[in-house]
Amino acid sequence: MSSPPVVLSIAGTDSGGAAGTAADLTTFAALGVHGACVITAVTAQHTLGVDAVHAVPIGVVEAQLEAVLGDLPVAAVKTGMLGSAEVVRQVARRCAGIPLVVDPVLVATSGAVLGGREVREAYLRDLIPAATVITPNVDEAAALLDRPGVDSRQAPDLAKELAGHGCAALVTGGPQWRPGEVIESCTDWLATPDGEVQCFDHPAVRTSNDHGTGCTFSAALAALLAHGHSLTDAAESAAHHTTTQLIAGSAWRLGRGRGPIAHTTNRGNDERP
Ligand SMILES: Nc1ncnc2c1ncn2[C@@H]1O[C@H](COP(=O)(O)OP(=O)(O)OP(=O)(O)O)[C@@H](O)[C@H]1O
Ligand SMILES: Cc1ncc(COP(=O)(O)O)c(N)n1
Repeated sequence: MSSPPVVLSIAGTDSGGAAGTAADLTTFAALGVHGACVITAVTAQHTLGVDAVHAVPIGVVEAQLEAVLGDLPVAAVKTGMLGSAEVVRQVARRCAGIPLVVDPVLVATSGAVLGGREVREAYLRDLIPAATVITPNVDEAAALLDRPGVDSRQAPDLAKELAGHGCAALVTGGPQWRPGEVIESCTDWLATPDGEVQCFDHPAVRTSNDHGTGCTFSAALAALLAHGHSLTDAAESAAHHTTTQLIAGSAWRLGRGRGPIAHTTNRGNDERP
């Protein structure tokens, strides 16, 4: 039996089990790759927000990177919450040359800030040029490019401008539900450094259990790239995987806030093994 591809998640933990390494490793397992992980931060987090963040010391992040990259045949890397400009630069140095999916985690679904101005600048200067693809939502793309006040209509332009910094940019279009509003579909925009722009449309899932959606999407993208899919195919299949998981968890009642996306199973409470 052949060995699975290895994908490395470099991310923070979420004690509520929705986002960060919880989403990454379970998504890797669901998509048939072996997941390794480097922890950058420990968060005390639940469905209502982030209560505390403890950054892992830079030397310990380095030791984890060395342990994984010195031994395992890593086929792709996915980064989530990196937390400091120093870690962003360290990851850029250590992961250059490996297919690299960068989810620039700057703000949590709950609104908590997980990366400030110095982190944004380090992404743009150091990590984006080393990445294969970056997967911001519209707000994260606007923050990276310092374009306050833009909205989803500018998503293709934001993707194009980010791609000008040296890697493909996939600006995701998770819906912003307002009371009474009907949103039929979500659109993700993929721009490549050669100037090409593609769009991917899929039906919108009406759910408030969406904590961890962006992590799940970018982890799926990395797993599919590690399996050898082209970027276009991986973008389409990662969105399909994500909407399937959103549907699977849409009726769950876990926590008092934005509940977790389902990670690996569509088995509900009434379908226990
Ligand atoms: N309610 C939804 N229905 C269908 N697809 C969705 C929904 N929410 C997000 N998606 C899809 O999930 C993927 C991730 O997008 P999203 O824009 O939510 O990322 P994100 O904002 O970075 O997520 P997060 O806030 O969890 O980090 C994209 O393919 C997007 O279109
Ligand atoms: C450790 C960690 N990593 C990433 C996110 C972003 O995910 P979301 O936007 O769904 O809150 C998070 N909340 N926590």
